[in-house]
Amino acid sequence: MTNQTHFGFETVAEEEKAGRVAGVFSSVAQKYDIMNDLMSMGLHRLWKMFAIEISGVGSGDRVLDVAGGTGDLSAAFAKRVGPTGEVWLTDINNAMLTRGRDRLLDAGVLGPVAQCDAEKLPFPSDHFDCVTVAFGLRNMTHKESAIAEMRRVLKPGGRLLVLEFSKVWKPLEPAYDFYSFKILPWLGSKVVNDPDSYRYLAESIRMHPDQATLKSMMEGAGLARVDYFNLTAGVVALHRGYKL
Ligand SMILES: C[S@@+](CC[C@H](N)C(=O)[O-])C[C@H]1O[C@@H](n2cnc3c(N)ncnc32)[C@H](O)[C@@H]1O
Repeated sequence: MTNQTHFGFETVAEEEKAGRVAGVFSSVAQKYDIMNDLMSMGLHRLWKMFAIEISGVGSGDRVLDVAGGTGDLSAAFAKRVGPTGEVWLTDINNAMLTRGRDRLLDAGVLGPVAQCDAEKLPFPSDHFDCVTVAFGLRNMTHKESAIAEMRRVLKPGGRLLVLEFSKVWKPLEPAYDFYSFKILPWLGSKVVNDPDSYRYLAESIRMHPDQATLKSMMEGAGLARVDYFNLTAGVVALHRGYKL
């Protein structure tokens, strides 16, 4: 029997999910950044800045940006690691990655870019000081496999940072639901002419493991000292775990 998974609120065969997710990001790639600013009212920049501050990445480090999309984190990390470091921008989606590569070039950042699936990373074990995945894990079919892969490529002492939408503070739920299910698809229809992709965004956030569950998943994959920070009342959480 085929295994089932979620695509937003829909139940789909596991083999179908990656293709459906690819459809979403190929559709929104050109307007992805403007939509991010509009939807989050600029807050995604602060959430990403926080992740960079917490990362402990410094000069000469090797960083892997998984599901890096249009390259916000890669661009910031490239400045941190300097000419002796290395930052890989990776993503499974060609449209997002091409946009990311172009944005990095426009910002004067010359770094390696690779199209790859987080569940099968084409990198040696024990290689990176820091691996990050921002707003990507939610879209992956086998989240445990992806976390295990990200751990595998970390050096001992290296850390995995997962920045992702999470479970919002309970009193804010009604307002957040209204925003997610009414305003987001409306914005998506006006700016990208694609309300469905933004409906998927709202639904996929609701289906994603909450803070405590994701912490357990990271511990289950062998990461140690896992902790998390709630940002904007839990709209987003940053999880951090170490490979010992
Ligand atoms: C919401 S975007 C996030 C982009 C960027 N990290 C950011 O924070 O702006 C999610 C990205 O995850 C990528 N993605 C989804 N499934 C993936 C997988 N299995 N492996 C690698 N990337 C994946 C998508 O192609 C998309 O570019």
